[in-house]
Amino acid sequence: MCFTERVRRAADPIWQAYFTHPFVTGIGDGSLSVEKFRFFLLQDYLYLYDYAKVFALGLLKSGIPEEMRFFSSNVDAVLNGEMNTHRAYMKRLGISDGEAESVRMSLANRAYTNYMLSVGYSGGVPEVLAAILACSWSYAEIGERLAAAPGAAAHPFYGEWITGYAGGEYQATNRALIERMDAAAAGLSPARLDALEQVFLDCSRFEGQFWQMSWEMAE
Ligand SMILES: Cc1ncc(CN)c(N)n1
Repeated sequence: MCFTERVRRAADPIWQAYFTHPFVTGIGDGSLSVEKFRFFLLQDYLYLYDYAKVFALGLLKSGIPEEMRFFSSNVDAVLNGEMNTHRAYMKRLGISDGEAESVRMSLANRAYTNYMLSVGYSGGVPEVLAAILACSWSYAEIGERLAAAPGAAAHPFYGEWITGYAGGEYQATNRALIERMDAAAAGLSPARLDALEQVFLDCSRFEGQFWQMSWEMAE
């Protein structure tokens, strides 16, 4: 079993709770209030700036030119790809860039991003990848599942969010990350693999907390 299969399996009970979380199902059936989505969007916008920095730490820690380009293109994919969807929603909701950037990061959001950044600062390329993976992969699965429900991707408000994560570009970027994680894990000691699995599980739990925080609009 490859490393990503192993950790995905270990995290499955945590991930199953995403798929039935009222925030996620509410995006899927269109019942989520715009007020809750707005809260999530603004917190996620701040989250993504730090998430991009974790990729940048991968670039910093790597000495392999091809790997450095991989991390660099992911920084770009977050700042100028995924965040474009956020900016499009901000426009629809009448939120300016300045307004979004002056929002205070919630406690759960800060705990999650500080954790990822600290793993990235103290570890090497495998740790950076393990810290990023649950984030990227769980949204790829959520996007795919939501898009499979009839009419969900065509919803006038939430459709754009669903198609962003279910779309070919996001899915391909995520698959490349999974492959990169498996390549980085190959040949590592059992103790280091166990520690990487723990990072993946911790981030999976933080993902669950992020959905709950958004549902409760907890600052
Ligand atoms: C909290 C969170 N986790 C994951 C993703 C998907 N990159 C996101 N935008 N936000």
